[in-house]
Amino acid sequence: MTAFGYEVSWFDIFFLLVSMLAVIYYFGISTFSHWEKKGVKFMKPVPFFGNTLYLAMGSQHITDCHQEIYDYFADDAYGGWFANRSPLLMVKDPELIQQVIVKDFTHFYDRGTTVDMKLDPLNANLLNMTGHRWKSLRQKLTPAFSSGKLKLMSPQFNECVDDLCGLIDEKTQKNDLIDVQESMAKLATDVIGSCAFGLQFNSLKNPDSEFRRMGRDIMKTSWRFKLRMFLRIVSDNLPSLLGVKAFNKSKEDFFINLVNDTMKYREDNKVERNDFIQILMNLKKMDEDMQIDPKNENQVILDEKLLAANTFIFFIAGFETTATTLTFCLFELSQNQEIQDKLRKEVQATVERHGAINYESTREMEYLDRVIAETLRKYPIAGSLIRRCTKPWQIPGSKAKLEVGDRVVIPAYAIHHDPKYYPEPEKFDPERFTEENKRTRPPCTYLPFGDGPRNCIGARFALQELKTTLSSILIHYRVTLNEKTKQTLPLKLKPRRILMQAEQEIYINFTKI
Ligand code: HEM
Repeated sequence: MTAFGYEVSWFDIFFLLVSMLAVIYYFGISTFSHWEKKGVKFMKPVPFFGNTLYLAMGSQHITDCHQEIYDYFADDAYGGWFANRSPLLMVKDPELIQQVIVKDFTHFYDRGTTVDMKLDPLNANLLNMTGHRWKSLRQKLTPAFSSGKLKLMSPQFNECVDDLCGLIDEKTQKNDLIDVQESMAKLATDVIGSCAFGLQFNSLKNPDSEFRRMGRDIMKTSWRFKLRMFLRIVSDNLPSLLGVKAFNKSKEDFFINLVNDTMKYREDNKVERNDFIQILMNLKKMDEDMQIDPKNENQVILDEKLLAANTFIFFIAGFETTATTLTFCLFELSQNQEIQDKLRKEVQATVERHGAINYESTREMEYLDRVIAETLRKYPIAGSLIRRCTKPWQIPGSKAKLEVGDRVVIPAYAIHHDPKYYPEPEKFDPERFTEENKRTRPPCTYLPFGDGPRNCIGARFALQELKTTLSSILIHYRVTLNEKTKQTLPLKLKPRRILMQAEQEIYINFTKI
């Protein structure tokens, strides 16, 4: 037989095929000597998929995958494993965790997310930013979350929660089922709309709200998300090399235009509001006045694109996180009526003293703090934390050294469910968070918002939203689990999602008090 003018035999074809398969196979295992070379105990990987085969196939949630790895290294302080072909170190020991995320933070500045900020300008946000540019941006954005700013936002929270109660009343009167995840997502979308954009997104009042639709579309497991996951099996950088964007152009334009139009309206009409966009606009103005050298790599200049990207991250990081936490909390309260009664009594007594639910009154609700802490212990919706080594780091007590680029995973969910720190981990018990009980646990065993300089910047905002919403709901309604959801228990996690969320719909009955 001839091919390209050459005489080829069946043996030549066979040899070529075997060689190609050998090269592909070698590529699939080429990174697997990483931990062995460093003398770090590691989990045996399978070619291409490493230790994340079920995750790649979409049959497992990332949290369950990390739990399996945590259990595999039962008696170890840390262990090596592979997400597809990428080597990662799981750090389990609380002291070591504290070292990575707090004490030796200068060795672990970055999160190590593989995003291409040129391809996806909305990804040029605080969550993904690296090195000194992250530090400069974090310093600029931190004042936006001060307690003073939160206090001023209190009426905005209350307005949205009133709309939520309106929606609950309407649905209850019509005997409609109330899907809490969806209702809380609407609430959280409106809160972010009001507090970040200064706009009324109206998701609670308008079933066809464009913003709720946008939020739902962005968080949905799209074909784009699946394709990027698939390409990552070959290489983390392949989606970017092939130009497969994280967000489609229409969603990107929607957000960039929304931010630009809002800013333009305010500048033209000399309108000032108490929200994140205003704070970012003021920072942008300060940057322009200071005339920072654009070539200075240690500084980040807030321009229109960066401003849109960071308002976008407040939207993304701010609505599903709080909505899902509220859903899990209401689910637990509906299953634990005694805890619900005790909490309601505290809310009623505090509101009687203060005359309203606001920043000051919710600060006094200690039992509410404990209920929220226990919800975030049992359901730390981000699941795990991640850090990228930015300066070589000797693993304490070992000869192994992490090099720049090595990534570390801290399995918050598995730690929160380890009976060593939380006996009977599946039990919902707010008493774990009395001051006395908190002191019995080592540091870094409670990480729903992360820890150290790179922790969640929105934690106080989120907690205020959770407190306002829960206290308002409990003062007006008793919550019980609807039969339809009872039949689907126990709760399962939706696979192919970054954040934790229940796979089944959670329907709650709200009975007026
Ligand atoms: C219950 C609600 C929330 C939870 C459980 C949560 C959890 C987290 C976690 C675990 C991290 C990573 C921390 C680390 O790596 O140490 C994080 C980072 C972040 N969160 Fe949240 N979050 C919540 C709400 C919010 C809200 C409301 C906002 C903004 C309005 C927000 C904005 C961010 C940002 C911008 C980062 C990146 C911070 C940085 O890299 O400097 N989060 N969040």
